[in-house]
Amino acid sequence: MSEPVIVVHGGAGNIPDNRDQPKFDGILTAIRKAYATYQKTSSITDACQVAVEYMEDEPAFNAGRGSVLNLKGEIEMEALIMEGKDMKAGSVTGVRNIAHPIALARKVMENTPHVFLMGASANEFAEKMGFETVSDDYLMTSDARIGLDNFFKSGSEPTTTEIGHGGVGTVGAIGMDANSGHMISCTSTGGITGKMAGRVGDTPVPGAGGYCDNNVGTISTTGHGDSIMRYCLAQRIMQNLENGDTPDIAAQKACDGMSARVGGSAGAIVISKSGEIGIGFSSPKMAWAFLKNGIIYYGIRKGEQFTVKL
Ligand SMILES: NC(=O)C[C@H](N)C(=O)O
Repeated sequence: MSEPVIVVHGGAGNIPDNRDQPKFDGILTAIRKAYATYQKTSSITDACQVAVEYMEDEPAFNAGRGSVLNLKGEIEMEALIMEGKDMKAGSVTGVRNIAHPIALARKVMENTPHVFLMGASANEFAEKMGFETVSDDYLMTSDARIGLDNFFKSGSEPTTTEIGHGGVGTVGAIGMDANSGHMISCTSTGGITGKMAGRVGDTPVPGAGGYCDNNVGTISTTGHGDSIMRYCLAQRIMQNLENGDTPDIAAQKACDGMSARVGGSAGAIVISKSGEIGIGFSSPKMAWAFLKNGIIYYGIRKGEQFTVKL
């Protein structure tokens, strides 16, 4: 059995230095959990879902528990899953009071004829699918509350806060089953601090927050969602791959192109159909990690890379 390719990110933006270690701890554990799941189930989809669910549980990330707050001080979460064989996708937006939006997105992909469910109807569907309700108190961390307070104090516009105050980021996991070439993309977020209630970001939108096609590659993005959507960031990266760029160049070129053309900053993780990995970001930082031949490679700043044994 060949080893799977698994890459995760823990968000792009102006991440304060004191958040580096919690992010490293989170992404390394996410990779380990994904690998253990793959060994048990041989499913790259299960593996990436488990990685994202773990980060949704971790308050160091802006997804599930730890999600940032909107202008009304509420949590509205979003997620996208897409698989590369038949290019099926499942998305949710504006969901509340569940622990794992990525699991709900998968239910949309596998148990409905649709791609995208929103708000109260998405929550109704979650209930039907047997999801447990979690309280606002469980999801809402003190960092998220402080983030919104700081947002109001500084009079920021959501467009200039990038990933929002509090320095926590969206999460993503992409993977490739090296035996079958099958690929998956999973992304989950609370959005950006101080977003309007009802604001939909890039994360649940195929072609913006993620994309997956076994014939080309798999992608998960993070960063300023309103910019990412306008630029169709994931789709741009796909185009670059199709035009022959390596995944690293495909990702970096598209993130830089977005920042230059529409503003904002972003990051992306990429696996090409040949199993090559790409990491790119136009933000000051993005937490990323991948697994190769029993070694985990990880980093958060440009040009920086650490390694640790699986
Ligand atoms: N941290 C993030 O990646 C935020 C997300 N892309 C959004 O704008 O909703």
